[in-house]
Amino acid sequence: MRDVVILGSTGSIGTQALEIVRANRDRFRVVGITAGGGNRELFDRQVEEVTAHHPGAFSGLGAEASVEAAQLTCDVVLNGITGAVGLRPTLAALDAGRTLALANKESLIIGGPLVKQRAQPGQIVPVDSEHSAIAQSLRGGRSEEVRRLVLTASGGPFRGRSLAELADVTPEQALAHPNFAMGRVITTNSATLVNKGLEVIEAHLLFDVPFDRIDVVVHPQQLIHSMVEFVDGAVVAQIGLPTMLVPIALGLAWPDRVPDAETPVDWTKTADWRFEPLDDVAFPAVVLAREAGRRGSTAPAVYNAANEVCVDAFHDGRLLFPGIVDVIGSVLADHDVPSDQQLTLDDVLAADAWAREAATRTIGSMRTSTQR
Ligand SMILES: NC(=O)C1=CN([C@@H]2O[C@H](COP(=O)(O)OP(=O)(O)OC[C@H]3O[C@@H](n4cnc5c(N)ncnc54)[C@H](OP(=O)(O)O)[C@@H]3O)[C@@H](O)[C@H]2O)C=CC1
Ligand SMILES: CC(=O)[C@@H](O)[C@H](O)COP(=O)(O)O
Ligand SMILES: [Mn+2]
Repeated sequence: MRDVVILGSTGSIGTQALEIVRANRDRFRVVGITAGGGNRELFDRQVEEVTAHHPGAFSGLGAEASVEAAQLTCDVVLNGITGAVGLRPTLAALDAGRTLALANKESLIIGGPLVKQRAQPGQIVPVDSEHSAIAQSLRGGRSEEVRRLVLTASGGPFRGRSLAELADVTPEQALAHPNFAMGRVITTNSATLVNKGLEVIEAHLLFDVPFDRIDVVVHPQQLIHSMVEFVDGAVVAQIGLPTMLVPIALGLAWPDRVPDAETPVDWTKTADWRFEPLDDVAFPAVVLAREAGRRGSTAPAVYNAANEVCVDAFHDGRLLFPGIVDVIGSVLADHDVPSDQQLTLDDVLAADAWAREAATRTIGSMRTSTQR
């Protein structure tokens, strides 16, 4: 039996984690849940269910409650919070010595060395589907045998469009992900390819592979979740239906697999799997993320914070879709990163706050932003 804490229990990741627990009560017991308070009705129902199975279970709303929950005595903390607000709960779970099943990629990306220094080998289990796929493909291998990591990308709902054709796309269109039902921020990030940019930085931090050996290939079906190319030319890929059930179940049970977590691909059916290169002109977010990742220090926190502000502005009708990555680029260009900085939590939080202000100012000064 594994005792599990779920941060962000009302979200896409959190509700799927609870589904996995429901189907495997002999394996998992929930000892704590937290959420943001945006969906009180669902959270109250979850609290009722969780306490019915474990009367002492912790529940709470907001970042402070999540920091507290991350330190509960348990086997694994699943961080399914969205955004930079997940950083302190991530650090709290690591400092408390808990295994961290990490969906909240933002905390690793913005914390960078801060998070890595605090994590023991194997303490972070990636839940992001691409990184779970890479972790699975690497099992049993040696790091010196790895030549490249290949992240797959759906290409989002606007795959194939030119930059000019992206100018007037709507939030509703941006939220129509081709394969996954996810929260608003990550779904918008999939449409801009910011999600893939963040994932390149995430892969660099998780697997210690340099940026020039991390590739991205567009694979619209998302049946291959990512791949590892080895020095002899062999490529190992993880394949499965495009759902999060396997990555979440593995995150909760690692290193064990949960039987029947998902239906396997049906190999008796005819299918075409497509692969395309990224279009860096229409979707410059990955190139920009590589730059931020290479600059390191606070640059990834600035990339992420500017993006979070832009996503809200796009959904509020204050920013056009291509403006999201334009603003991230302009805020990053104005950010001074001391080269040999010993990164502290205060540095990251200050850079995050600075980038939010800078992005808000930039959006306010863009005349085109109000023209939709
Ligand atoms: N969904 C997916 O398939 C995938 C998601 N991820 C990553 O997982 C994370 C979660 O994504 P997703 O589940 O889609 O997002 P959702 O928006 O669906 O859920 C976010 C969760 O975080 C909670 N939350 C928000 N603010 C706070 C806060 N201040 N304190 C505590 N909890 C808070 C929300 O609570 P409430 O809404 O009740 O306020 C909700 O439970 C993201 O980092 C995303 O990038 C990665 C791969 C796949
Ligand atoms: C399920 C998952 O891990 C998401 O990050 C998903 O991969 C989004 O896919 P794209 O960003 O490639 O559209
Ligand atoms: Mn992903």
